[in-house]
Amino acid sequence: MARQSNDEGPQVNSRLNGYRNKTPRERLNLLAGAVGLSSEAAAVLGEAGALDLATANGMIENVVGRFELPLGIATNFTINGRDRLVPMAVEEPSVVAAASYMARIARDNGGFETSSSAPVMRAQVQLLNLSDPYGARLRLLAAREEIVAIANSRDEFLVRLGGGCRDIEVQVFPSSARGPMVVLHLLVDVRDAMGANAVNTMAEAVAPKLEELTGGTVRLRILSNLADQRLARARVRIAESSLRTDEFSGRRMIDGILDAHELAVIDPYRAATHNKGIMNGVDPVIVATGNDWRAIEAGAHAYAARNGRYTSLSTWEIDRDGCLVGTLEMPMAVGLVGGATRTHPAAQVALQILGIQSAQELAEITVAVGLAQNMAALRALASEGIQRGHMTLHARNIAIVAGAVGSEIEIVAGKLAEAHDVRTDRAREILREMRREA
Ligand SMILES: CC(C)(COP(=O)([O-])OP(=O)([O-])OC[C@H]1O[C@@H](n2cnc3c(N)ncnc32)[C@H](O)[C@@H]1OP(=O)([O-])[O-])[C@@H](O)C(=O)NCCC(=O)NCCSC(=O)C[C@@](C)(O)CC(=O)[O-]
Ligand SMILES: NC(=O)C1=CN([C@@H]2O[C@H](COP(=O)(O)OP(=O)(O)OC[C@H]3O[C@@H](n4cnc5c(N)ncnc54)[C@H](OP(=O)(O)O)[C@@H]3O)[C@@H](O)[C@H]2O)C=CC1
Repeated sequence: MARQSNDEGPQVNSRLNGYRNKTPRERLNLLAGAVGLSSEAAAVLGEAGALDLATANGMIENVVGRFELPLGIATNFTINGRDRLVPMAVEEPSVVAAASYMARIARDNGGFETSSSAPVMRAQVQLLNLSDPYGARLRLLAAREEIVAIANSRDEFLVRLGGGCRDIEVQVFPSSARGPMVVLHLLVDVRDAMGANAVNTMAEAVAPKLEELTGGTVRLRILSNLADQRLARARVRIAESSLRTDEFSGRRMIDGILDAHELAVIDPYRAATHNKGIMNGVDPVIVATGNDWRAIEAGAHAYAARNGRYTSLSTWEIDRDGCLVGTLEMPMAVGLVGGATRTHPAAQVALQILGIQSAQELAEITVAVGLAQNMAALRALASEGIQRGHMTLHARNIAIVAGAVGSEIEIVAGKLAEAHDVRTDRAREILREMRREA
């Protein structure tokens, strides 16, 4: 069932004034108060660290340690009339700031509107050695109910939750390099799971029946990451006046954004970067919630090329009132119940911060953040360029690389940004001078 989320839940004010100027500990305390985190949950994100070695050792193979990333909170988001604070795990400076900034502009314009399709994943079963592939297709379609029943018999729990295999599709590739091929798709509502394991189990379960029905040989039985039946959508509408700066009129800013978007529509070289900007917002939410970012990336880029040419995932247009309207629709195979989402303690806390009840809600919030991030990059590119805002924040990284520690980091970064000269050799010089003078 498609949905538009506006679920009831504890109300949060995502407009945290001056949040950027606090220390990490102060930010954590404010966050815990705002979303009602217990002291145990807050401690998971604090100094103690989230993942103990035993849990890590149970997650993947040949574990020797943990690899940590910064977790930031994007502020200002209003989605379907409800405020959200958004956890983002990411190594790149300016991403959290950019999302928060565009969410601030969006909230003054009513925020983001989102919706999503039902959480339907697709599994593929490949059949080879077929003399009559089109005949095989019709025999499979005629046995639809039996195939769906076999699939559902393997996951009665999912069926009880309201999910399960809904339908089949059959594709024919009459003359592949390996001979005629038939591929049967199982369309499975996976509810709050990402769903890989449920659909893979079903695909393996139906395979003997498919061989019996067609006389062919089954090879692959695996989900497709092109989750084009599991789409999440976000829309934002921004008044011209909200985009005005001291240097650029709102109309000039909108024109610049539309020009930038058009290049992403017509040119795959630009589309790749444009979509990377979208994934700057999407991936950090996916990582913070313990979801599979390779699956999300694969789905996003395959969807961007679904019409045979790689293009922009988002659209930007101007409506009859002169407002900028941005939309983003993309596959979003995320779960709340499986994979690392359940095993990683920080992922559990991230879900609490988001205050969500379903995988569809998570999908919608993630797409809203992707759209915000896209808008931030286009807004910067359409006006002053990306380097001023991004490099100012990247300056702290450069200061660390140059050897700054503690309070030196902010001082060196400040001097680099002030001089618009964010280079490691300059940072080393500044550091040397500072230490000589101290
Ligand atoms: C970076 C900004 C936001 C600065 O923009 P600014 O104008 O200097 O920001 P500001 O100081 O006026 O602050 C405005 C708001 O931004 C947020 N903000 C601002 N600074 C901070 C901070 N330090 N910490 C936390 N939040 C911050 C914060 O919400 C703040 O409002 P407040 O809540 O304070 O009233 C802006 O220049 C921007 O959005 N730039 C785009 C950055 C971006 O896209 N980064 C991604 C990396 S580049 C890339 O990988 C992709 C790309 C660009 O190639 C994609 C593409 O080509 O399409
Ligand atoms: N190509 C790809 O993208 C692939 C990805 N993966 C990996 O698969 C993992 C995700 O798979 P996933 O199947 O989601 O994870 P899990 O199998 O870990 O968890 C999903 C299971 O949770 C149970 N469950 C409990 N409550 C619910 C609910 N409300 N809705 C739905 N299911 C519920 C069901 O189990 P039950 O019915 O058994 O009780 C369901 O099958 C990720 O780690 C991913 O990296 C794996 C293979 C390929």
